[in-house]
Formats: sequence, structure tokens, C-alpha cells
Amino acid sequence: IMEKSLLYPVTNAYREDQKLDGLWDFKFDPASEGEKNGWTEGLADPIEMPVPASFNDFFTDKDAREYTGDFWYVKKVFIPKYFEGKQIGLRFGAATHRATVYVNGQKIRSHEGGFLPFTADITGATKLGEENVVAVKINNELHRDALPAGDTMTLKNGKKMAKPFFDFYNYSGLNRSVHLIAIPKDNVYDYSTTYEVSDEQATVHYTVQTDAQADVKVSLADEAGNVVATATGSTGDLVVKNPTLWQVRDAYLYTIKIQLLENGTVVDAYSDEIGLRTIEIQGHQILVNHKPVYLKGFGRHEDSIYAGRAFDLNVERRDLNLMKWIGANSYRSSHYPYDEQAYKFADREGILITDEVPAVGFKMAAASFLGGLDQSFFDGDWIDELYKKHIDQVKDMIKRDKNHPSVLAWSLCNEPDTSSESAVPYFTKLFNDSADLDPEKRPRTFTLNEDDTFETSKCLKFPDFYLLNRYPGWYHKWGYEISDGEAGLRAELDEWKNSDIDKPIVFSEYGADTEPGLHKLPSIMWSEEYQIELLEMFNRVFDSYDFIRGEQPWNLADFQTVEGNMRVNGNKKGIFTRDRQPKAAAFYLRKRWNSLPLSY
Ligand SMILES: CCCN1C[C@@H](O)[C@H](O)[C@@H](C(=O)O)C1
Repeated sequence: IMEKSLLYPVTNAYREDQKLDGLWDFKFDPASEGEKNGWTEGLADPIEMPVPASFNDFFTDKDAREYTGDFWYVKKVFIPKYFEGKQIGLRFGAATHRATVYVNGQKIRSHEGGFLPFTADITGATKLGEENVVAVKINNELHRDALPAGDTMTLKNGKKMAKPFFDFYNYSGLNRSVHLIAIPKDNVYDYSTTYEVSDEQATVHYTVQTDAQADVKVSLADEAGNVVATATGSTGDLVVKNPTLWQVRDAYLYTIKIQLLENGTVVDAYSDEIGLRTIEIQGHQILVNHKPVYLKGFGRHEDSIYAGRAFDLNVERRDLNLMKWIGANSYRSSHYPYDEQAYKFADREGILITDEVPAVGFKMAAASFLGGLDQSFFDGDWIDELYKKHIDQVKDMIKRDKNHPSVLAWSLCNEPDTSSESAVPYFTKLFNDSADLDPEKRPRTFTLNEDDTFETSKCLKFPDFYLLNRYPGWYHKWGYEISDGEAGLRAELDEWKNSDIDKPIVFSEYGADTEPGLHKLPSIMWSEEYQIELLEMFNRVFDSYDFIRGEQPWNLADFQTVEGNMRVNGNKKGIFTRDRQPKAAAFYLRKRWNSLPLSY
């Protein structure tokens, strides 16, 4: 059935894709009475709610902005007669954090996980040539056995409140587009590619997945549309002479075209843009097309004013221009998989992405920083249930994103508690169960925070390269003490240097909250001058160790978090403000990064 496909929707001679963006009827359901009261057929006195968007920041009253629990979206959708004989589906880019889909009052399916797509097969529930009622019940509560990890508490006044174990606001809703799709009964439900490249020749080993008894024809066209290779069969090789490889900050995209034929007649087709390139880790080096790459970039968030965590192509265009302006070549999709369009954009711009699942907050220390307990997260009784959701979302992330040239690596967790032995069985399973998911076998890793050093982490054997999150100069040894912070950082890196570990290290987080426009001579914390001094300290250290192969300060831009005495209307570690304007550090980093080779 179509629900197993995560292929991005397309419109062509055999398939149709209609975006259902716009205003939906919306209503909170604090008593979870929606089904009982017939909300699957329509909402009484609804609010008009934009999709895609988080609902939170549209509201003027705090109960609505902070609302935690069930809520409904309902929309009348006309389904044309010419969909007759096709498989008809609703494809959700993301429903945060869990959803149940109804059509004309009939329950179709549920889905858990607010940052990855799913399709509801509505073929049997639709009336063709008429309006159909689509109803989606969403819940945005946080739990320790779900991703991203947190708690949901009930206040004395009976209202629920999200308690995230992570440092980004629990923006919720239909944060990405909903698509009405129609595909042939006999269809391509997935494909994958692996590569061998040299300057003289590139080979694309492809595999096409279909349940149909059909012939498969595959062709590869260059940017001018010239067919450069063809093949037949559900697996095969496309050989390209004198290929134009996909390079970092110098992208080139070919179009792979897949056709299904029955008795010589094409019954389905699917095209996609791919890049001919390889990714390897060799010793301390990260290689793209067999050449070392040095990562310059950021941790990011899908975050902007008005629509919260909605994917916004306008913001993505601006962010990629900022990254090009500053000399970046990469970013981490912290702390969750982003909308597919972000990867397509990065494919075109030659930007490398470390793709991260929302396995964030797996650390009670973070929780205690945010109000949780102080114990090893992996000793919790919630671990078995959590693991099921965790590996399920790793599988979906890799299945969804595996064909993007921009994807460099998979980050399977952000800052887990790896200093306790109880993390080892969890990570053993996680790395065993994820070993064969990516046909290209790209590197897998997770971020290590201050408590998880060379000395203390029990899980250093798992990552293919290391992502270090380090905050001397901010969360410890800050201000005038930063010289001790530098000494401590050097001491730890000397341990890595003197160890037998021969894998690359990328600094995936470091930074200072900075209030734009705050200037002080000499510097103080929160001033723009201090943010630069902190970056200068880290860069002095990076330039002292040749196994450090990437620098990705936190964060590209300021972003929203829970309110708290440690946050001034969100996290201000941005090199750019939330409205994407430069702090002084942006000009400092641009100077440094443009003095390094563009992409290597
Ligand atoms: C020490 C925790 C690691 N890191 C996670 C990230 O999500 C936060 O925004 C960042 C910070 O606190 O600025 C810290």
C-alpha cells in the first residue's frame, strides 16, 4: 500500500500532487471529546488556522500559545473524478507530535513523530467528484518515552504544560504542507542509488522498488536534459563518461527518470534530481569524491517569527544566502529532520547536511537544567518504549533522505547520557539496527556534550566521526575565566590526540548568547565583542589540532525556547538575529572562513 512510500510527491503524466496549504478550521480539544462530539465531520465555531504553520505565536492569549493536549484541523477537500482507479492519499510533511487522520468520519491511520512525513491511504474512504471532509487530530504532549523527550505536567488549574528536556520551543501543529496525492495502483514506491566516481567515469548503482509485475526502464539526464545513460531492470548501473561530479559549494544535479512498463505501456514514472558524489571517512579525514573536506557551518533550527517551526521557503532562501555570504559549506539539521525542501535546496547549493533525528533530551542533566530529575536517562523505565520510536524515526529519516547528495552523515542522537554503562546496550542496539539502512553507508554519529568526554563517555566506539558540543566560555569558565576554559579544552583535545582514536572530530556546538547592539570595551558576556572573543578562542584551539575537521558554532540564528531565567526571549547564540541580520561575529566568521579554501 502507498503508506510505505516516503517518496516526495510529484505531478506528472501518471501522478498528481495537490498542496492543501491555506486556512484550515482549527479547534483545541482539552477534554479529548472530539471523536465523541463528531468533530471528525466538522468543527463548531472554529478558528481559521494557516497551514503550514505552528499554531502557537498567532495567539494573543497565553493559554492558547502554551496549549498542550489534543487539537483538531478540519478542511473540506474536493477530490476529482479523474482520480478514479488511482491510489489516493493524504501526505503530511509533519504533524507535531502525533496525529490521527479521518476522512468523511472514517478513521484512516495514526502516526507518531512530529518531524517526518507519513501518508494516509484514503482510497476507500473518498467520494469522487465531491467535497470530502478531512479531519486531523494532533497531540503535542511531551513524554520521556517519545521523541523529543520531555514531560507534560498538569497545573493546579487543570491546564497541561509541556516541560521539554531540550532547548527549543515546543512549536506544534501542521508545521509542513499537506498534499493530496493520486498515484497509479502499479507504482514505484521507492528507489535508491550508490556511487563510484572518478574524473573519467561515474557509475550509479540504482535499485527501484515496486510491487508490480512490470518492466523497469531508467535513464539519467544532465542539466541540459541530454540523456547520458540508460538501463533496464529493477537494479542496474548507469555509467556516465566524463561526469560532472556534485562538489561542495559547486553542485551539479542529474535527473534520474524511472518508468514502469506493462506490455510495453508506461504505467508509472518518477523522476528525481541526484548528485554524483561519494562520501568517505578515512582516518582523521572526511572525504567527498576522495578529497578531504573541512566543514564550516552551523547548527540551525527550523524557526522564525509568526509561524514558529513551519517550513518557510523564504527563510530557507535567506539562510542559504547567509551561509554562502559567510563562507559556510555545511550545517546540522539540529535537532530533527527538516522539511524535504531544505535538502533539495542544499542539493542545489552544494551544502553538506548532517541529518539528525529528534532523539534530543536523552539526558536527565539537561532535564534538571530544565526541571527534570538527576539520574542516568538510560536507567529510566521508559527506555524500551522510547527505543521503538527512536529506531522507527531513524529508519524513516534515512528512508526519506537517502537520495540527497547534500546528506553527509546521520546524527542518531543529540547529547545522550553516555557517561553511564546503561547507555551501552542502548547504543549497541541503535548502531546494529541502523547499520544497513543507508545503501550508501554514510557515516553515523551523535553529539557528545561536556559530560561525555574522552575520559567519561562509554560510547566512543560507536560513532564514525565525533560531534563535540563544548561550552567553555559560556556554561562554565565564562567571562574573565575563559582562559581557563581554553586550557581545559586544550587538555581534553590533548587526550584525544594522545589516544589511539583515528577518527575526525567536528565541533558541532559552541557559542555565546549575544544581545545584538550590546557593545562593551573591554567585553562582557552578552556583548557582541564577547561572542567574537569566544569564537576566537575556539578557532585558536581548532587551528592547533589537525584531526579537527569541522567548525559549526551554535547557532546560525537566534531562536525561540521556553521562557526562563536563562533565556531572554529565546536563545541568543545566533551569529545572526532571528530576523536574519548579522551580529558583529558574522563579519568575523566571514573573514575567517573566506580565508580558508571554499570547500576543502
Ligand atoms: C549543553 C547542551 C547542548 N546544547 C543543546 C542546544 O539545543 C542548546 O540550544 C544549546 C544552548 O544551550 O545554547 C546547548
